[in-house]
Amino acid sequence: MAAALRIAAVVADRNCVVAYAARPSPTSSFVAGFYGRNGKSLSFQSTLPSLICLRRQYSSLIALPKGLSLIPVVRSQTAEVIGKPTVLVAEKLGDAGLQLLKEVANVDCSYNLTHEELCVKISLCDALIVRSGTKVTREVFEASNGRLKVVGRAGVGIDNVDLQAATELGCLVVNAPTANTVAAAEHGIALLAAMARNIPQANASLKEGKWQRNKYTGVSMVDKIIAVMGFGKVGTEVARRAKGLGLNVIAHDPYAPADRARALGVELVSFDEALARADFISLHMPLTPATKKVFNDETFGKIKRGVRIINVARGGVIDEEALVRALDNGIVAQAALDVFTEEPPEKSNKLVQHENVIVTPHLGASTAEAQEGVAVEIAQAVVGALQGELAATAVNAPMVPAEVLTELAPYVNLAERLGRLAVQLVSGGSGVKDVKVTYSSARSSDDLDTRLLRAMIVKGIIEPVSDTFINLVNADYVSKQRGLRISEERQPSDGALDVPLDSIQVKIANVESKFASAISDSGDITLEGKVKDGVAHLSKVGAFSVDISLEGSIILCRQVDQPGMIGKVGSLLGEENVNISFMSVGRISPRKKAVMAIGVDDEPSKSVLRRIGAISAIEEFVYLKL
Ligand SMILES: NC(=O)c1ccc[n+]([C@@H]2O[C@H](COP(=O)([O-])OP(=O)(O)OC[C@H]3O[C@@H](n4cnc5c(N)ncnc54)[C@H](O)[C@@H]3O)[C@@H](O)[C@H]2O)c1
Ligand SMILES: O=C(O)[C@H](O)COP(=O)(O)O
Repeated sequence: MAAALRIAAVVADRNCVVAYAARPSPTSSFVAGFYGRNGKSLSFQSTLPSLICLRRQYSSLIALPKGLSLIPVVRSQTAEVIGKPTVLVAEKLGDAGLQLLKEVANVDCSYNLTHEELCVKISLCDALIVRSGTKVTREVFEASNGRLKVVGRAGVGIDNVDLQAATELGCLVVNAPTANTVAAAEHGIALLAAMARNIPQANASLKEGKWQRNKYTGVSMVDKIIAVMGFGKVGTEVARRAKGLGLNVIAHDPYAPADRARALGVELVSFDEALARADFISLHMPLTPATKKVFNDETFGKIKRGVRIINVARGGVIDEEALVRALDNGIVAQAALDVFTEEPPEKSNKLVQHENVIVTPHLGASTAEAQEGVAVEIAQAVVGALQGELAATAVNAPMVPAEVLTELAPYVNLAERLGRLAVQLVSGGSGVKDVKVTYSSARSSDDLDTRLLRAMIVKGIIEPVSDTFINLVNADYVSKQRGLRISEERQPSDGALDVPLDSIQVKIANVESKFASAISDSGDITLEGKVKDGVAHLSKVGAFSVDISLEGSIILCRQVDQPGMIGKVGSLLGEENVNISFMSVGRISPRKKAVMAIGVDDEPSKSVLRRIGAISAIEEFVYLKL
């Protein structure tokens, strides 16, 4: 196989950054990229044989600012075997993983690339492997010009990868979700002990020649209460270890199965109870819109005074300014932080410099063992994906024939929305474990592929509470990992054969509901939906028939059926300029109990929701976001 030399070069100027790459072989192609001040990228391919020609072509393509000189700075040279895929490893990866990659690919290990350099290099690569330190933005996906097939995140959190852009641009993203769990848990415990016994401060003091035995008296852990916030893979391992240290463990995770907690002797509690009871709080939830700054001034107002906080999850779950205030006024006695909103944080960052805070530079996953494990896990996933296999740890990219996708599109939407609504009806602490889906259809099983619908129900149930992006590829894997059992049933209907489905029913079994009327006769939270004129509709809540399009958000109220109710609720919403899109009342018999479903385009304020709840005929209500 012929070998070719690849040279990547970068030129910077006050007004713009120019980058280009070339293979100096007459037959190989050049790829060049231009990055303007506005962040827009432009790239082209050419078979021109020299960098000089490339520069000429480049000059004619864009108006170069006067005085701009193109002085190439060679950043890397990689021997590339033509015919093999090229994998760019942009952050340090364990040797075992590199070896696996080298068996099938050209491997370019280029660390500390600037964003612009990454955007140039990416157009020459089929796969990219990163940790949390590289931002894989839309610009990177666009700059790849369709060559990039897979991004491997050597770790769990994928908040540094623009998944939407990856999916839109047809690039698979895979992660390594299990290999660093123990390392992260061990780091959490290490920080807990180091914080409680002032080890970093005492170590620094002694190295300065001081002997301050009284100053560094610590606190004991035994018999204290630790609250594990997020009882997933890492949280569970932290709980297990904390018990070994004699701590009493409580946990808050609205979606964790109660039996897993029970088996470990861990008490699942509400968020507020965790705050009120804990002496130590250890954070292990993902960074999602729901958990962003979930620790803020209001939260610190409810917390037990003198609490000690450990964060090895993501910096963004804490409002860092609020934590500084809580430390300054003694609400929080100490904090131990491995992660920050901005990484690396400024040297002057108030938390980093705070005397009651100990810090590490995002080291949770950084053990030799975890990094070897992660490297192998991600290398196998990337190699598999390059060879066209379905990756078990894929976090995006649905792979369904286009014609099936077109036909099922409105049902896919319905399925996800039913899942999303159903999980919001579960009351905290119940734990979702069993989901039953019933498809009512006139078609035979062979003519109806429900995998995508099932995946979308799983997506609706899990995504709001996780940083995992669910699709057809990974839905079953993720459900299994979370102990979520999805059973599917077909119900023959006498509807038309050209319509794939008459209805989809989603039942969440063995849970309590925030909205008791959603519990059907079978004792499960039950929602049913249909597609009408291409639009997803909610058709049943518990035993009550309703008819409301699944757009915007929904308020469900149970009331005593009587005249004027629609008007009362409608005018309260109207007063706050909340636009009602749909309204529907389902009742079992006149003047008895009824369920009113109201679709709203805008989010009602807490006060208007309180006022709706205060209407005397309304017995219960819930606000659900789609
Ligand atoms: N510091 C590090 O180096 C390091 C290493 C590994 C993982 N992590 C981070 O730790 C976190 C947990 O990782 P994991 O592998 O255990 O993930 P996981 O998905 O197994 O667990 C996360 C848990 O959080 C729960 N959760 C979701 N929303 C919640 C909320 N609002 N309140 C309480 N719990 C909520 C989920 O139900 C789930 O059980 C992630 O953010 C991950 O990126 C950091
Ligand atoms: O999400 C993760 O896996 C951890 O935060 C580890 O990130 P890292 O690979 O950058 O250490």
